[in-house]
Amino acid sequence: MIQVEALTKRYGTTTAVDGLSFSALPGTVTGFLGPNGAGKSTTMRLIVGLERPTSGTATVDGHRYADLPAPLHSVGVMLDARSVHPGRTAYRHLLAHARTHGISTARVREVIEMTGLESVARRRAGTFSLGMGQRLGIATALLGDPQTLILDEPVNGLDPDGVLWVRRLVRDLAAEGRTVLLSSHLMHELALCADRVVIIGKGRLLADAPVQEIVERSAGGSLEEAYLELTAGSVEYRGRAADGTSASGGSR
Ligand SMILES: Nc1ncnc2c1ncn2[C@@H]1O[C@H](COP(=O)(O)OP(=O)(O)OP(=O)(O)O)[C@@H](O)[C@H]1O
Repeated sequence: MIQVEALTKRYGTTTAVDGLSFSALPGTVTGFLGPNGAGKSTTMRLIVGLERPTSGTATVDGHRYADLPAPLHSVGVMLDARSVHPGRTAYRHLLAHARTHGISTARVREVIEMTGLESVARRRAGTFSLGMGQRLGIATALLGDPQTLILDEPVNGLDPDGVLWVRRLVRDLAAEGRTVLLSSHLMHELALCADRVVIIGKGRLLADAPVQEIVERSAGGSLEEAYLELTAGSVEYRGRAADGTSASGGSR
């Protein structure tokens, strides 16, 4: 279980995360949503100890990430699929992670197969398409067979087959009793794969409820409509339509 309690992160005068509390439960896919700059990535970075909170706490199964005895076995993380060394092959990248955590070569082969990377495993990661990089990021997250998975925009760049594969994968992981927290801007996809959603805006909690409940509460009857209603006051970067009207956030 992931527990975020009164979490706040300030960068100078910017408050990226503002007194945020929510939980992601085992056996559940929790979708993490919010407009650009809402604080999703910062929250995920705080959960896995890449940032120190200004105040509040974030724990996984009751421990701060830094205190987990074998983090890769407890929490699988994909925050930035591009963070792979471009000169390393996918296989070598996974092997390097495996070696530092006492994970077998057989498991490396297993995650390569699970993520459909067999045919490109010996290619340098720098030559990978966005979607292949995402698959490698997910393979790295799965390496330690973790109880908890934290995936920042896992379907970003994937083709329709890949999107379907991620949907099935996260559903299967949750069905095995694991905790899955994933962020995405793709509402249709989240409506299909998430059990609950946590919606934030300007670092604050806007909603935390089962998908069905959020949809039923909305006038529009879809997760996208519910999301647009809930975040209308929290969108910082709003485009403009060709006719000069606002292109998003309830004024469509
Ligand atoms: N290292 C940093 N230094 C200063 N400001 C930061 C830093 N990291 C994030 N921020 C700011 O914190 C806020 C939240 O950013 P964050 O990346 O967490 O949002 P997000 O919800 O993940 O956005 P997106 O959907 O665009 O990925 C933004 O205003 C961002 O500019």
